[in-house]
Amino acid sequence: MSDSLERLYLAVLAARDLDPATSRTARLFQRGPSKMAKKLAEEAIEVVIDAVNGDAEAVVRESADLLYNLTVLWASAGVRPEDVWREMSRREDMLGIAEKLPKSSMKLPKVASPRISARRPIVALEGRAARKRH
Ligand SMILES: N=c1c2ncn([C@@H]3O[C@H](COP(=O)(O)OP(=O)(O)OP(=O)(O)O)[C@@H](O)[C@H]3O)c2ncn1[C@@H]1O[C@H](COP(=O)(O)O)[C@@H](O)[C@H]1O
Repeated sequence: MSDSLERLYLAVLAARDLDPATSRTARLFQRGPSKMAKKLAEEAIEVVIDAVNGDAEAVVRESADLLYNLTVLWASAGVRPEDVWREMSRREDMLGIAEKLPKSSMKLPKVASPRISARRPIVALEGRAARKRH
């Protein structure tokens, strides 16, 4: 999975300076992080709705859209996939240690990337006129 996300991330970086008239990715970069965040949140909500409705095929499709929009936001925020993998490995290591300890002593120290600000504005979701057809 990490391989395909890394390929997608590189494709997003490569598309960022293309013509916004022909590239969705370039268009998102032109519109900025707020638009990207809205797109990501919309896709997340679609995944949630499809999962609650028990539509596994739609969950798969919307998850692919969600991951695409996530990589766009990572690229915009200066976050690289390996930054995320490192944090995941750190948690895995911590939990590996924690499994050997009593539950009460299991605590994950919070590590925030220095490039990510602690407080983020809350963005309003755009209304979606119609559900997408794939
Ligand atoms: N992996 C993706 C990818 N996954 C999903 N999507 C698009 O994102 C859409 C979902 O987002 P939206 O909800 O915004 O789509 P929408 O409702 O149809 O319409 P819009 O309002 O955005 O036009 C999907 O329907 C896809 O068209 C993607 N668009 C681009 N990529 C890859 O990104 C790279 C750059 O592509 P361009 O952006 O076309 O240059 C290429 O490698 C592409 O394969």
